[in-house]
Amino acid sequence: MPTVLGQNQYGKAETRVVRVTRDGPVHHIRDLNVSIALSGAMDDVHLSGSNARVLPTDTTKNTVFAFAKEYGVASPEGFAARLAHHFVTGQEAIGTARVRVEEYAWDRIPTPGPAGHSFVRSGRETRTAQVTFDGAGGRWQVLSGLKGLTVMNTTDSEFHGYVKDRYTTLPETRDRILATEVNACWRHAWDGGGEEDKDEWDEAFERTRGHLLGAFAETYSFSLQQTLYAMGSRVIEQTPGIDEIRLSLPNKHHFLADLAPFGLANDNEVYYTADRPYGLIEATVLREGATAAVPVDLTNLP
Ligand SMILES: O=c1[nH]c(=O)c2[nH]c(=O)[nH]c2[nH]1
Repeated sequence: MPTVLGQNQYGKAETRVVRVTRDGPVHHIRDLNVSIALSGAMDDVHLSGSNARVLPTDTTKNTVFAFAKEYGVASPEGFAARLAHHFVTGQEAIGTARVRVEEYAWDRIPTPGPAGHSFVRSGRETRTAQVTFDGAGGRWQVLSGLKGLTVMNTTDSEFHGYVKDRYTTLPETRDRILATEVNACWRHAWDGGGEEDKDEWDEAFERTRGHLLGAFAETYSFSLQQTLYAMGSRVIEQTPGIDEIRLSLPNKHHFLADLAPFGLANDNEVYYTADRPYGLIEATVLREGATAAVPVDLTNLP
């Protein structure tokens, strides 16, 4: 049976790079996990075994380290954009480069003297960025995001009025804990403009994170779906440069512990949590008129 080569891409995945910038005794760190995926005129390597157009994945890994030294890491998005631009403009065979970055956050450890060089990994939250540069069209796509941002409201959450069939056992509640782990990915309207180093990426990230947290905390919730929409629309409404955000919110259920066997009342004070199964609430929120482009399945993003 004849076969044909379909979509293909290659590059080094998960290059871990830690960049230390020394400002006298005060050090700064950026801790990244970088994955490169290159595509273009790569038929030969698959079909004939000729490597004449193949920039080794090893080289793409080396480039990550070299760029960290030469240009520093102003932001995950800026670093990814610089790499994507480099591969597409530097290699004739490469038409498109997609660079994914995970960033792990570190806080300073307070010390009696001036805080300088001691850090502690903060939380389980991971910042994400994905930059794709299509050389033929000169088109950029910049996605920013986060995963593992765990939040909880201990009241202002109800869930009732839902469909009941013969298998429904869930009791209605007028006051429950609402907890989730925010996984989000948002798309910037950015056309490149040679601003790979644009350091506003960090500020934009913090603002968006703040909107997500603010909307979660301030929404009186009748479902996690409603909270999700409030979070997404707050980001879109407050940020002219973001037209689309996708949210994936596992419902981290908290159940009231049964204290009746001990003769104790449980007035919404003692809960147990179960990590699985969990409700998984997912949706994209768009500016009116915008076209959806953020992948529906965020689990495969960095
Ligand atoms: O916020 C919720 N949305 C649901 O769709 C749902 N389903 C469920 O069992 N609990 C909840 N909670």
